Amino acid sequence: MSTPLGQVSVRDILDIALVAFLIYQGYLLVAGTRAVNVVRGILVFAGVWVAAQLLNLTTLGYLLGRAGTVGIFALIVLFQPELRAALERVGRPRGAGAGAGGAALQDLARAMERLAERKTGALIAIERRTPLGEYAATGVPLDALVSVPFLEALFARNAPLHDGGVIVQGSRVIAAGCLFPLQSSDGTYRRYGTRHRAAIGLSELTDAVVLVVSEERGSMRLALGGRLGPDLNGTELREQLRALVYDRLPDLEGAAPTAPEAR
Ligand SMILES: Nc1ncnc2c1ncn2[C@@H]1O[C@H](COP(=O)(O)OP(=O)(O)OP(=O)(O)O)[C@@H](O)[C@H]1O
Repeated sequence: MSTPLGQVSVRDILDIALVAFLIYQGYLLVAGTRAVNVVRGILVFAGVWVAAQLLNLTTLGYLLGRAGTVGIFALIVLFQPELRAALERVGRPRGAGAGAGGAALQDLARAMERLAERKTGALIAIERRTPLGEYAATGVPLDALVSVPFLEALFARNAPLHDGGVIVQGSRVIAAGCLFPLQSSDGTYRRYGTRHRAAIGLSELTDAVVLVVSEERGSMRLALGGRLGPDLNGTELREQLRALVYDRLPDLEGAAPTAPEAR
């Protein structure tokens, strides 16, 4: 094919498409993690280095080149947990999270229903594409199958780990007692308590699906993409979990819950 830039072959188009795909996948891996700011910093650094090369600023170019070499090793050490999580994610077969998904979905939904019936507050984040390792690190690491009695025991009022959020990866609970980032108090959610704002806050920074049971109202709600959905009954909760987590990893916008509702 002839273009203003010369001949472009199917191979070139495939090459560009693959690079674009890899960049997009890289973006999805770091989106919502603390690595985003580092990536921005690296881009600025690379921009200054390119400018130094173009303007023939030898000393600056030399110094930035050296700092870049050392920086790569420093970043590997600094972001070792995130890199490991990202590589695990790449190597995990698609839909592996949904593996024993049917059982996990039913147990999660049933546990939410039982907690809501008893007005026991609960906060559960379900990991999707964005690794939640940095939030899991704020709590107590666990590795247990999702089950109704286990989730009930975790959130029981006097249980040692009832404070904070639980993180679920596929069909496993990977941490409890975790601290989630609070939603920055804009007008819409100012009237909500910290449990709900932690759910919205985490869903704002990551693509996690975050479930909340209100201790005060005994309601079940779901936060996604920085928005808190309306009260859900058991059937609606199962449908949302199936669509958002256990059947596929959908496009966030298409799956965002409906507009926030009054408390
Ligand atoms: N940053 C946070 N990360 C995780 N959990 C949190 C965080 N902040 C508060 N929580 C949890 O929320 C509980 C307090 O909930 P609070 O009553 O303030 O919120 P709420 O949104 O009004 O919920 P509820 O309707 O259940 O009362 C804490 O005991 C703790 O378990």
